[in-house]
Amino acid sequence: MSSPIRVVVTGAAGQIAYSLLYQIAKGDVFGADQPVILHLLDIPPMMEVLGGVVMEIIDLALPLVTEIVPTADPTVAFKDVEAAFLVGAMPRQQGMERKDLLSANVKIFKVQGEALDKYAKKTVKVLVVGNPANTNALVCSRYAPSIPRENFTAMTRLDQNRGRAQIAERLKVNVGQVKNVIIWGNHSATQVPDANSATVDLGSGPVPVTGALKNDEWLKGEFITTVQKRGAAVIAARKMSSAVSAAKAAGDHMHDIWHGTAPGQFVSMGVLSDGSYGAPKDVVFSFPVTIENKEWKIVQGLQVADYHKPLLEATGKELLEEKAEAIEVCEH
Ligand SMILES: NC(=O)C1=CN([C@@H]2O[C@H](COP(=O)(O)OP(=O)(O)OC[C@H]3O[C@@H](n4cnc5c(N)ncnc54)[C@H](O)[C@@H]3O)[C@@H](O)[C@H]2O)C=CC1
Ligand SMILES: O=C([O-])CC(=O)C(=O)O
Repeated sequence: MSSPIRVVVTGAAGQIAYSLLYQIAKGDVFGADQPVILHLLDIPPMMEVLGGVVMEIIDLALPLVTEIVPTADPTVAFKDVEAAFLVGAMPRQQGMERKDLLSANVKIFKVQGEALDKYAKKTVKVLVVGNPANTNALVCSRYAPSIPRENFTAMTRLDQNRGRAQIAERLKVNVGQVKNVIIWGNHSATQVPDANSATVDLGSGPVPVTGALKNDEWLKGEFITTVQKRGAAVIAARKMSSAVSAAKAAGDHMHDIWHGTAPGQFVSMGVLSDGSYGAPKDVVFSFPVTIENKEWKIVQGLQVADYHKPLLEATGKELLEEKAEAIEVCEH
């Protein structure tokens, strides 16, 4: 057994954390032989609820959990953590776009960036889930200058999983057979789900999804809009935003940071843009990445279809607008 690592989950009394904590506690994220000390951060009015969550984690009777630290104090929550799931933030309601949460949520990520900077391990890997996730990740890293900016990533894995599931359903295959779906840009309605580099294994090795589907119109239209609007569709039905699927995606994302991507496969995540594929620089833009030794690399040389190009431009523009608004909110 390795020695335990400290892992913080913020918004620990909320609905995503409720599912995420189970995955972390049973070893799905950091490995079946990696003990964890769980730091659970929420706000003071939620401490009683958080106490109930702690009782349930104890009652799971999972041996990988060596200690639980529930707190409303960021200085305690972020102390010596090696992995951070920043989930705690207001969720959107029906009729809102995720960027409508910006003014309410972005300051949380400023404060938590400052706390990470002071108290976390410098190698900490930070996954931002709270919306608007890309811009919150950018803000968090700006206020944590002593931690490499590459250590901050934003979650578009739920969109990727949604895209894979849509394709699997369409092809009537198991979702595990579909790989390499890309999400470009912002985790918002402007995101660009792209299956042009995706593969499906129909029994004799991976082949292009485009060839297997033989339906370009669906990939150019309904596929994109279904994935873009899936979060809103769940809210319309559940009156609350996606939770178990978001938690699973957060676990998948951190799992791949920790253990790397499989040969020949890439995953999508919001990372600091270097301008690849014409994206604006210095925003957190979702790209296809491979991961090795806990470091991501943007996959280069993929074909972007002409019909995707204006969409990539629009999602980049939205991220620049969000960045300008976030700086305004944080500095005034
Ligand atoms: N990136 C993605 O794909 C997804 C992102 N989300 C976002 O994740 C966030 C959380 O969603 P839920 O868990 O459903 O919300 P929730 O409302 O159930 O839980 C949020 C928790 O965060 C806590 N919180 C608020 N401010 C905090 C602070 N400063 N420090 C620590 N905790 C704080 C709240 O008290 C609450 O317990 C929302 O912003 C939601 O929009 C949700 C689904 C997918
Ligand atoms: O739609 C929302 O507000 C929650 C979310 O980010 C998602 O489900 O993708």
